[in-house]
Amino acid sequence: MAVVRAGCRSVRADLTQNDRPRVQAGPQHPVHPVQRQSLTQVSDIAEKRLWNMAENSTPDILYTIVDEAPELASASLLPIIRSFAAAAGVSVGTKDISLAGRILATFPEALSDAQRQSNDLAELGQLVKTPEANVIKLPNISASVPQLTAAIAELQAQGFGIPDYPADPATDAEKEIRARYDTIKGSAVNPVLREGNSDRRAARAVKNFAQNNPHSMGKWSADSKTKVSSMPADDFYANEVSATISAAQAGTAKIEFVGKDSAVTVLKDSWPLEEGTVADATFMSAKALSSFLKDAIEDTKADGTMFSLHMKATMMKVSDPIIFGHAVKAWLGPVWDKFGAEIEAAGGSANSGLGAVLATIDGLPNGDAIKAEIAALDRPSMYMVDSDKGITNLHVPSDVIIDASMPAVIRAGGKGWDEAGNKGDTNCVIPDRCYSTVYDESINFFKANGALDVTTAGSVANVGLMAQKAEEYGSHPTTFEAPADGSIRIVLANGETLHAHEVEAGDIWRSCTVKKAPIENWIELAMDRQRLTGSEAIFWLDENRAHDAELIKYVTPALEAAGKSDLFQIMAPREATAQSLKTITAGKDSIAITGNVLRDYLTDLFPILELGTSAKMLSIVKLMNGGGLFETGAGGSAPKHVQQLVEENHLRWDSMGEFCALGESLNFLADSKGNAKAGVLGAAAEAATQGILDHNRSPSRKVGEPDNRASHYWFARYWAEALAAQGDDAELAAHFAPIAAELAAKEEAILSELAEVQGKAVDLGGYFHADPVKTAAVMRPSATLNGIIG
Ligand SMILES: NC(=O)C1=CN([C@@H]2O[C@H](COP(=O)(O)OP(=O)(O)OC[C@H]3O[C@@H](n4cnc5c(N)ncnc54)[C@H](OP(=O)(O)O)[C@@H]3O)[C@@H](O)[C@H]2O)C=CC1
Ligand SMILES: O=C(O)CCC(=O)C(=O)O
Ligand SMILES: [Mg+2]
Repeated sequence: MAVVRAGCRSVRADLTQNDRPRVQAGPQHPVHPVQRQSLTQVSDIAEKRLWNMAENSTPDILYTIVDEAPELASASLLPIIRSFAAAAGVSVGTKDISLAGRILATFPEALSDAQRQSNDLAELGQLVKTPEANVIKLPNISASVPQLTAAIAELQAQGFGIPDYPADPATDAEKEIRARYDTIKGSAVNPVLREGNSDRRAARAVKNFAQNNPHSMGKWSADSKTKVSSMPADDFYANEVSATISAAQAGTAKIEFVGKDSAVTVLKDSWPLEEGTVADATFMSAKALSSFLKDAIEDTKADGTMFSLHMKATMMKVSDPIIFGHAVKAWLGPVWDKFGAEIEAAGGSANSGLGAVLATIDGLPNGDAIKAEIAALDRPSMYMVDSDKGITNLHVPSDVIIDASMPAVIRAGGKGWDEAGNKGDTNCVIPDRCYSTVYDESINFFKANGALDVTTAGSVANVGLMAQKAEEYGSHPTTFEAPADGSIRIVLANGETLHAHEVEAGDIWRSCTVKKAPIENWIELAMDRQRLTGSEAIFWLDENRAHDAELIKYVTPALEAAGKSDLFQIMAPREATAQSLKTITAGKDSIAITGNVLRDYLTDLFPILELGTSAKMLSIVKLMNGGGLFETGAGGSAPKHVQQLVEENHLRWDSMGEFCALGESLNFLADSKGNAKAGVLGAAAEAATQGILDHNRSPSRKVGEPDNRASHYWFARYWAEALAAQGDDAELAAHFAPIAAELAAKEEAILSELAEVQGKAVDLGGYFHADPVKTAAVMRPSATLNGIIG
């Protein structure tokens, strides 16, 4: 087996070198019996060991149970991981943070004893605050309302007596149910687990692979009509104010709405604001938004392009569904003016998308007449999610998510697909200007310079500020739709008004905060990354934006104190985009040091351009209290992949993110707990990852070709071979030598067993809450491989 080369390994050195976590006796976390156990089907011995450990202590590594494609992949990969880890005495437990799991954990009183589920997210949320944490976190669904209601309906049909989602809660009981569901909605997992800042980048081996095996890129032409459209004024960018809380101002604040009659309504009480916290407030005018959207539709028509809206209605769960709803209303224009009230009275909500609105119209007595009026509207082409099925950009708020959707358009040379399935230029509507300039500048750059040359391009890594719910714009429980004309203000513990805005009914007002310790930690992390790489390093901060100006007040003195001012630049997002694209075009690397939103956007944008996907990213969260959270890739849960598996039993999900995270997690275990065997497993996992790249064993997209399951076979084989070949631990070498030999000897049988199941539809017994036995049967179809893994 090849020696470990510069793969994911370099990361471990980076992670541990600067801030090696201290070994401490942390609090013990009782672990509940491993749920959905049959999903993972560990061997009897390994299972017994796990259960024993579960009773006594936290497993060495916790692997998350999630949703959609990554969860399907886990049904195949996790048994391999557990079996290999058990041989080294390393326990791998699970925690269920899936959408279905979180719903069930939230309504115990509605369930039988057998149905009840522990609140694993809450437990993990505590664990990540301790030095003990070693968590492999796969992407989970951040549910929009249509996804949440679909998951509820599926669970109810499976016999779980959970309540309906009250769309319009009237009674106290309904309000209470709605409040509980709202804690599950949107980005409810990541902010809880991300008790550290983010370090996302492509491992050297992954980058080399991409350069040597370039993915397809669409062609850009200078006369492309693709563009970004944003509001000219009265958006969040225009109205932002920000301040850093002083000692005299610290304490429990509140947010109030003051009506025109001076009546005060408390929107948020008991809101702790610590000294040093950067606290913003801003709003987007609903009137300005509506008129902008109307103009954007007309402008698209005049350009002869297709209309596309790019939002983050999942993560920005309060603000962005409202903005999305305005776009649906603007699209329906006079039809909404005429029938909107009737549609809403029948339960249809524009915020849930055109799909929900059309379904409501179907049930109205005058439904056909309304649909005829919609069909008669003079509208430009619409960017489609699925033109075969008639699913438009505005159908479901979670179908088009900006971090993945804009890079897809840019990678395709500025193209989208219209209703007839034709490729064409598109007007990318991103109402707020805080970050839309990144995409606008990227488009300008590629129009002027042509598509990125993947074979020579350098890389943009990211150091992202996200710890302790930093900059969760529009997601915080501090975002409100103004109930009437009046003002919204933040009142501090000392009675002072920190910020106040005059608003009109329907305006979207938001506050976000960033605490001092995470900011300081983020600057340190940036200095570490710059020191370790020597790369260009840019703080993407706009001195003309109130929030960024407050952050710059932290950054500048910290760099000066460290004597490093000359190694870093501070640039507004537009200028930083142009500079970074210039740098990577010249084959050099850049580090983007950004806030939370740009962390999210850039760690899809650059990887999708450079590597073809963000699934292969290293995604490390160095937890502020010493633990490690290893995210698997930088992308999401790929709903389209589930659809393909169900229709033709082919899973194109690439587990490269899981492979990299596993190596990191094992190496972290070795370093933090002095567990030498874990170190041997980790080094071998890195060799296996390298093997997958060297031999091109990643899944194919097409049915009939090797898929996710075959890549797991190869991963197991390379891992076993590396363990058998190493000389650091004779016991492990002796254990894995026969396993490696058997995996090699039975290659043909295993690969044909994995191949022959493809091409037919499969039944998983559910989507959000699939049947674990059925899922395991689908995802582990090789009896020969299963026999070897045990
Ligand atoms: N960390 C987290 O928990 C995250 C969760 N999410 C959640 O994921 C869901 C889907 O989000 P969406 O914005 O559609 O983005 P996704 O990243 O899930 O999907 C966009 C596309 O990226 C490609 N892709 C992503 N991951 C992989 C992979 N491992 N292997 C191969 N291809 C991959 C697929 O392309 P193709 O179809 O061409 O194969 C996919 O359709 C949402 O519910 C969202 O909230 C999103 C981001 C992060
Ligand atoms: O938390 C979410 O909803 C999405 C997170 C995400 O897209 C990311 O971390 O890249
Ligand atoms: Mg993202």
